[in-house]
Amino acid sequence: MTIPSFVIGIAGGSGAGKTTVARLITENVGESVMRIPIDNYYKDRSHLDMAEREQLNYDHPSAFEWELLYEQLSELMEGRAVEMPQYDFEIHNRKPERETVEPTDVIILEGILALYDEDVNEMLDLRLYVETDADVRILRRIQRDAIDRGRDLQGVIDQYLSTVKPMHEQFIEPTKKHADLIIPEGANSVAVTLLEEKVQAEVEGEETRTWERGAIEREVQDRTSFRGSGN
Ligand SMILES: Nc1ncnc2c1ncn2[C@@H]1O[C@H](COP(=O)(O)OP(=O)(O)O)[C@@H](O)[C@H]1O
Ligand SMILES: Nc1ccn([C@@H]2O[C@H](COP(=O)(O)O)[C@@H](O)[C@H]2O)c(=O)n1
Repeated sequence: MTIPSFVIGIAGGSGAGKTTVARLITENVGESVMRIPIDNYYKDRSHLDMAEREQLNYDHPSAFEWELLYEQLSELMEGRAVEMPQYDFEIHNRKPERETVEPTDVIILEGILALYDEDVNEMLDLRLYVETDADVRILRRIQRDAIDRGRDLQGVIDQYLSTVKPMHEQFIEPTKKHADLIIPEGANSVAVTLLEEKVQAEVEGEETRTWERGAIEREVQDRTSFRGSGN
């Protein structure tokens, strides 16, 4: 039975680069790490038709089923498998089937509001916030939603202005204060390398659960100031 030893939360605005950071820091550790997208915990909307679902606010905390996320995280932390919901962005609803997920050494919880819920926050050993300018994020979102997902461009713009942007300012950006480490644009290779090393060490059993909050932040500062000093 695996009891997870390290849980990382990665928050940040839509298109900030959360998934990219999660992928980069776990690339070399195989199946010992599991990524949990918070999107999987969007509420079940089967009672609504497609037109109604299209109109929902998906950036407000009330769009998520926090109790289920907390319950399933707790189960995983105790070494038990869970039946995790799966989300389908095409139909704006959960898929009918769930996926059996076994606990792994390291868990990464990733999503716009990964640092929002107090109970969930307490379960995290390391809290990251990926910070990227709004103009870059909307361009990435247009690319993904209008071009890759085939959504109507005007709809993408309307959704951004009516819910994505205001909810970001009201709920997502303020969670930055809970972060141990803020990663600018996810492109911070110093932070990514350090986090990769940390995840690798957890997986190889070199670390204990005596994680000292702020340790990575200090090391990023040390490594960055060393580079900046011109030595
Ligand atoms: N540091 C970066 N530099 C350039 N492009 C990036 C960077 N991080 C992410 N991207 C790109 O931006 C898009 C959104 O990234 P993603 O990680 O899916 O964001 P999020 O999970 O926060 O919505 C993807 O196409 C990804 O390849
Ligand atoms: N049916 C849905 C559900 C969510 N969204 C948007 O997804 C964004 C979160 O995912 P990221 O990978 O971009 O972080 C969020 O901003 C929702 O608006 C959606 O468009 N449709």
